[in-house]
Amino acid sequence: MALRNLSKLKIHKFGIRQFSKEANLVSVAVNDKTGVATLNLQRPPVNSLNLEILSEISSTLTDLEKNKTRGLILTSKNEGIFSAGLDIMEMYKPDVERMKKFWTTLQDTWIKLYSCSFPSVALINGHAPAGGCLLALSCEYRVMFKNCTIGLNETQLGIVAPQWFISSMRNVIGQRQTESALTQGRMFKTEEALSIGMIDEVVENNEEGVARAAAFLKRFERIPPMARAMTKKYIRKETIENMVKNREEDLKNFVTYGTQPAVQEYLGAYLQSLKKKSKA
Ligand SMILES: CCCCC/C=C\C/C=C\C/C=C/C(=O)SCCNC(=O)CCNC(=O)[C@H](O)C(C)(C)COP(=O)(O)OP(=O)(O)OC[C@H]1O[C@@H](n2cnc3c(N)ncnc32)[C@H](O)[C@@H]1OP(=O)(O)O
Repeated sequence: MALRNLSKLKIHKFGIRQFSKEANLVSVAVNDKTGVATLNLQRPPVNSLNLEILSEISSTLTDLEKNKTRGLILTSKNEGIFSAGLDIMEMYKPDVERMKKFWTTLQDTWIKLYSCSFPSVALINGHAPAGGCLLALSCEYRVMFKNCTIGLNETQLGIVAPQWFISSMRNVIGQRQTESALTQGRMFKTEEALSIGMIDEVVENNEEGVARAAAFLKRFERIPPMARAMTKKYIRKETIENMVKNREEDLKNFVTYGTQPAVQEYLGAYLQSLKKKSKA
């Protein structure tokens, strides 16, 4: 595995363009033999998704696409937490201009991840609430550690998961399960998530997780990449087009809804409860 600076390295090996990247809030390592890139989220303490980490994920996905990566494993450097979801500080008492940039960058990141041409696996090595769950659902396959939780818990915070969050879940577990899960803001334990098909495999540790993720990606070794990518594109087309068509309205909704006093109150109370918990 190479972990180097993308701007410094672009070589051809085994007929695959190899590259790797090191940045602040994410790091990328590319396996020289397989061409598979591992993208690590590394924003302590809980990989909450603020504007800066989203920008890095987004630009990394652009680089991976350009460099014709053969597959992606999306995971966390912080074992125990895959991602705590959107950084609530981006939504609580926000600066509206930054809030807009934040949401636009989240939209870009989702579009790139959801529509990437290469196969993608989330190695969910910790809890994955809300935005963390969204990232995992956007991948094609999910491998998860035992004793973790995953779900779109927005309603518990007094906020509403946007349509494209909902579609991302519906496309994995179906309408009925999604309605039930989202109206309750339900977080699923690993075994529960497996039983409803939200995740595909359960693993004991990182080594096993990497092996299972690699095994999934290996399934495509003999499938012509173009045929694979076009098929994925057709299957995901409607979901992506709906989001792209409505992204301006989605941004407007986020700002209008997110800045309402009642929503701010919910977010403030939720933040307090998180802080109290971490001090207890
Ligand atoms: C029709 C209208 C449509 C418009 C749409 C409008 C609004 C919707 C918009 C967006 C959807 C929202 C998506 C989201 O992702 S919201 C975020 C949801 N995330 C959560 O609920 C997770 C909260 N966190 C946890 O449950 C736990 O922290 C954890 C991830 C399980 C980890 O637990 P652990 O015990 O390991 O850590 P701590 O709880 O002690 O946390 C450490 C530290 O981090 C702070 N923190 C945790 N999560 C977040 C977060 N998401 N954002 C910001 N900060 C977070 C926590 O407060 C602690 O801070 P401290 O200062 O006390 O150290």
